[in-house]
Amino acid sequence: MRILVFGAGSLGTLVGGLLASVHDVTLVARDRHATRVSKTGLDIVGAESAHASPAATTAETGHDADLAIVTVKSFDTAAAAEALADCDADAILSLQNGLTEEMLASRLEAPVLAGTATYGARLVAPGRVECTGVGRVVLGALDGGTSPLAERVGKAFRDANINTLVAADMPRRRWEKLAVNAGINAVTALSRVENGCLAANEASELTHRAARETARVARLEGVRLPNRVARAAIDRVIEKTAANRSSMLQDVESGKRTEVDAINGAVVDIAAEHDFEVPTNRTLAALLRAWERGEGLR
Ligand SMILES: NC(=O)C1=CN([C@@H]2O[C@H](COP(=O)(O)OP(=O)(O)OC[C@H]3O[C@@H](n4cnc5c(N)ncnc54)[C@H](OP(=O)(O)O)[C@@H]3O)[C@@H](O)[C@H]2O)C=CC1
Ligand SMILES: CC(C)(CO)C(=O)C(=O)O
Repeated sequence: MRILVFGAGSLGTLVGGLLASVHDVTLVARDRHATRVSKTGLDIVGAESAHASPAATTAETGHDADLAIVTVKSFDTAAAAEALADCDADAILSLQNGLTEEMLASRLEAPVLAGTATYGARLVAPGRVECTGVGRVVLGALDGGTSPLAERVGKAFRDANINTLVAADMPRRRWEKLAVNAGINAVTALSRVENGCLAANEASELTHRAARETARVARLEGVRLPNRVARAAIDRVIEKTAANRSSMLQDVESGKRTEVDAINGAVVDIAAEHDFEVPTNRTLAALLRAWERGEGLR
């Protein structure tokens, strides 16, 4: 399969590098990372180094692909969609956090698949990515149901030894992941603690409230996500990723813009369409945005 990875930073470089062991992969990356991969190839270290392939190349977007995978941060999704309009891709797959697929679907002609990734990836140097945790990619039709296209893409991932599940219930899974991110990311970023601290920390009540609100908004959107399922998902992730510093905490610690708009901000915006109030998500979003607009960003 000819695969283009748009926004090859940490996650895109890992996934693209793994896919390159059996597919024709092009990474769309920036600056020194792009130059390094073009000149000397890609180095995967850490948990998935055995499957590493130096075969990925870098290029601009303007050429054909069977699949374009979007791995920019959520706030770069509009720019990604604009760039991908020049790429004649048969399918688009987002592996981003936050609800970004709708924007891609509204701006691109090709069918958009929904995806979530729980692999851990960190670009440690130009041309070198570390796999910090072997997780799973889950993908499927954006509106749910079975999809021959999703099956083909899932097989392409599995052929490259990536743990992959093709799911018929992506709407619920996306909202469940959103509930987890809305609860864990914002609270850990604001209180500067590892995920595991939320099990015992008094801030954990905030985490669960943000997740409960998100589940309620999911139901208003017609997606069946019971509160107890969201709560169990949060508890499971806190336990399994206890030592993690969430992606939002890492962004705050490095003075980088966070994905708050696509996570807590999205919950607030969609709730407003239903005249529903989500005070916990509103407060978390306001505090993170205040940090971003104030002294936070470098
Ligand atoms: N890293 C991880 O372990 C996981 C990440 N995710 C999600 O995946 C998404 C990506 O995360 P992550 O990989 O960590 O983020 P990164 O910032 O490492 O990667 C995004 C990359 O996209 C590049 N980029 C942005 N715009 C363009 C453009 N127009 N052309 C070319 N390159 C571009 C960025 O370059 P520049 O830095 O120059 O802006 C950056 O290198 C997020 O939504 C995140 O939440 C999900 C699960 C795990
Ligand atoms: C699941 C979790 C919370 C793991 O840290 C995550 O997705 C993130 O940090 O963005």
